[in-house]
Amino acid sequence: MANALVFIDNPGAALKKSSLELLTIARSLGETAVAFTGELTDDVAATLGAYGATTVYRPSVEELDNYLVGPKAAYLAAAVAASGATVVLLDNSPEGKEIAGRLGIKLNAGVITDVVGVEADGTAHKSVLAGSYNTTAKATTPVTVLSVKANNVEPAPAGADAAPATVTVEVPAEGLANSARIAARTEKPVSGRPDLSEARIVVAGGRGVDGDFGPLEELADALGAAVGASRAATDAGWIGHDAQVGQTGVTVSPQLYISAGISGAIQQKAGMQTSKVIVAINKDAESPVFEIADYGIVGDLFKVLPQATEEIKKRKG
Ligand SMILES: Cc1cc2nc3c(=O)[nH]c(=O)nc-3n(C[C@H](O)[C@H](O)[C@H](O)COP(=O)(O)OP(=O)(O)OC[C@H]3O[C@@H](n4cnc5c(N)ncnc54)[C@H](O)[C@@H]3O)c2cc1C
Repeated sequence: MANALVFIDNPGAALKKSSLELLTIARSLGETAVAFTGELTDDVAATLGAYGATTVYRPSVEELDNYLVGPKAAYLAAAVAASGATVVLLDNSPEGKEIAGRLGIKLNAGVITDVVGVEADGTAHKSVLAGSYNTTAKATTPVTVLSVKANNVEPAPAGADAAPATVTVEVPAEGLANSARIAARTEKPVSGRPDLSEARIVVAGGRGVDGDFGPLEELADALGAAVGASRAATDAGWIGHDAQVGQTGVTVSPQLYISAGISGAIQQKAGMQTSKVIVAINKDAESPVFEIADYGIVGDLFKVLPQATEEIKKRKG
């Protein structure tokens, strides 16, 4: 019987770093199983084994990943029953959180979102009020559902290489009834930069970039970082909406968040305040962004960022 069940939704050819983090947390809770959707390649199965998964549950319905959240929650509920798991771990993405909520209703389970740490007994540390506070929470229900923010643990393999057993789980027919399906997908052009929600370093720009993300992109590439933005910048059409960080955008929790030309509104803070180190560059010394910054630079981003990029390139040789 598994203690922890990790939901991994159609990872493609390789597992995402956030999935490896969930597996690392799951192992600290006890025996680990995975509820998987999509094609399970040999490489992915081997990685799941290397990270300590003993069993991989797969849905009876092909292409479950082509459905939206409802059928996935139904499948996950069936996988919890099959595995006997007491803790379910999901990504803290909007989809992950919605599945977590639906699963909580199905299982009458306590759901804790925005988790930034999990103790061995399932106690969760959760960031609340737009990331202003970290609280401790523990569900009192037999099953606990946790959606966990990325970049809060270092992924570590288990040091085992046993291949996990695979078990097919029947997806309840009612879970698929009247469910919308994804009819087509268009691949996003590859930027060569890390995924925003998973990146260890994020360089984000706001209205202050005045339409020119060039200096931010150069710094991001020197650091191997992702590029994010405030809503003012995405609404202006200077960068895609998928780059928006904040309450109505992506939640990030990188080791380093560099904020340039962003004033630090509460809705922006909601998406980045759990970053480990925040560096703010703003030409207004009174800008509220400096209240949450670990390091602040009062200056023009068009002067500061190129200097930083040049210095980093010099040091990297
Ligand atoms: C329901 C709702 C949801 C929202 N969701 C989000 C969200 O998810 N994410 C989000 O970001 N916002 C969100 N917003 C909008 C939010 O309230 C702010 O309006 C927005 O974050 C402001 O973006 P900004 O900091 O880039 O712009 P501004 O507040 O205009 O700040 C621009 C900053 O750039 C500085 N600056 C200008 N030129 C330079 C320069 N050359 N060098 C250095 N600094 C410079 C200025 O001093 C200023 O501080 C939401 C709002 C609402 C009502």
